[in-house]
Amino acid sequence: MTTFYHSTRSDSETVTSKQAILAGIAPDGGLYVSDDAVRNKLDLRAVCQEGYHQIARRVLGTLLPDFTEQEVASCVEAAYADNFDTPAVTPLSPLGTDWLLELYHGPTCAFKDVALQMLPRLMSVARKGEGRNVMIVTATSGDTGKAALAGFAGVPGTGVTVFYPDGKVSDVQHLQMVTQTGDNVAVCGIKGTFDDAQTQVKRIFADRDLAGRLAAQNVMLSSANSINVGRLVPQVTYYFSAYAQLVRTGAIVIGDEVDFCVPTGNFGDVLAGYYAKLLGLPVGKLVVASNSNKVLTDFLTTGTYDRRRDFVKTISPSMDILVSSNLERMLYYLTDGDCEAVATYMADLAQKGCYTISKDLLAKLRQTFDCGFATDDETRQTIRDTWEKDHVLIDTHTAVARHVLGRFAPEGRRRVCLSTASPYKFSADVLAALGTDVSGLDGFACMDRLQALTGVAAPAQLSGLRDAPVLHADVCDMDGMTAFVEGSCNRIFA
Ligand SMILES: N[C@@H](CCOP(=O)(O)O)C(=O)O
Repeated sequence: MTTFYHSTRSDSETVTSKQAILAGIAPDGGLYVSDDAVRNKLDLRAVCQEGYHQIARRVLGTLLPDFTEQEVASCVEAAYADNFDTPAVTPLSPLGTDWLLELYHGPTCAFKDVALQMLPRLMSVARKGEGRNVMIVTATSGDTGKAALAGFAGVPGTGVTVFYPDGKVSDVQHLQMVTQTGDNVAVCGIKGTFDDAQTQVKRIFADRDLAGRLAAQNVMLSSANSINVGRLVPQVTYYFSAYAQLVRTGAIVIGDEVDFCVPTGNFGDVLAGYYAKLLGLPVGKLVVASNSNKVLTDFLTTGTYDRRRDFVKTISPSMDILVSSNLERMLYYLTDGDCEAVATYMADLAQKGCYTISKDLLAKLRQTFDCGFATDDETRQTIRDTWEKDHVLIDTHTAVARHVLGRFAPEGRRRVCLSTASPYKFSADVLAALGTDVSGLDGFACMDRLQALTGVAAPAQLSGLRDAPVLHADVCDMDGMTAFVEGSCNRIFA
């Protein structure tokens, strides 16, 4: 049976999951969702006996059912081969009375690798028979950009253009992107925030004139952000894998509910947890952890989503986001598929900067979601406490989650904190949190000191950046982004 996807804002036009992945975003600006795929339940008993590859095959086979079993299997084998430094892909380790889900074992040391080692493979399968080249246009607040570049570099028939907010990502994140090699890659800083970049990228997808000009060159656009369903679905796997690992360690028995605390800005990672719950994973609470850009905490507390506030530059830059794109998908499920309501919320957000859901909907949302935020000082304190008490070195985003989780009583359930990046991506802030004066130290000096202080090895792909030449120096303002994309298409697909 073919399962169809449609826009969150209208269900009048349906596409297959392959078409949804190729398009990235629906033509009306909505995000692709499926009604029937998420009604399936995975066989939890079987999952709990399986390794990562097998679980990934189940999840992808269920949510992307127009991919054949063979297509899914070959994508999984290639995506999770020796490019992750552990066969577990996303291992689970104890942290005090809770658990840490280590999502940073891929080539760019962030959780984005789990999906962005997969998406290029899914895209290549979806492209068969398509004929056109695909330019992947991506906005990043720090981690997605490098993971997209690493995933798509050298993939035939594709190019990748990444926009990052200049001066608002960590030194290591910046270097990871601007040193990227490959003939099909383009990287550009923008004068603005991640939200500016994401908004303009969405406008680029909606630009019919541009689409026409690119079509004449045999090029179409797609996305590597979590607005693309092909980015979201692979992330569902690690929730099931975490659960299976808890069962195997004897921490839970099959059927016990588990809470997950997720540091998130764009709401994609935590939405993947919600998908896991829909597919039958016994999830207690999904705790949404924010930094001082606490637009999600406020929404989940009051029912009003209000982006009209000052942007705060924090030490957890990947979460410096005020417009959480994937919340749109959650609104769709929350309203039992009321596309008109979702379209109205999104129109209000675009035009007025805010929208409010009813008390009943908020209460329904709170049955699954809890929330909280951490200031930079609280984040630093958590990094320090976690190192001193548990001897575990965590990055600034993981620390936000751990701080938030620490505010809740366990309620008898096991709790998993998602650890989304290597601490070495944020060496200066992590080192400072441990009490070292970092003034006058560059990023690599901080990396060396952090390694000497803790004995935790820096990943070679990060320490090796010190010798890598800078290959991308472009910076533009929002108005220059369309021309940059077009120029990249001309260069890459000439
Ligand atoms: N936190 C992200 C921002 C983009 O979000 P995504 O969910 O679309 O990947 C980043 O680090 O770039």
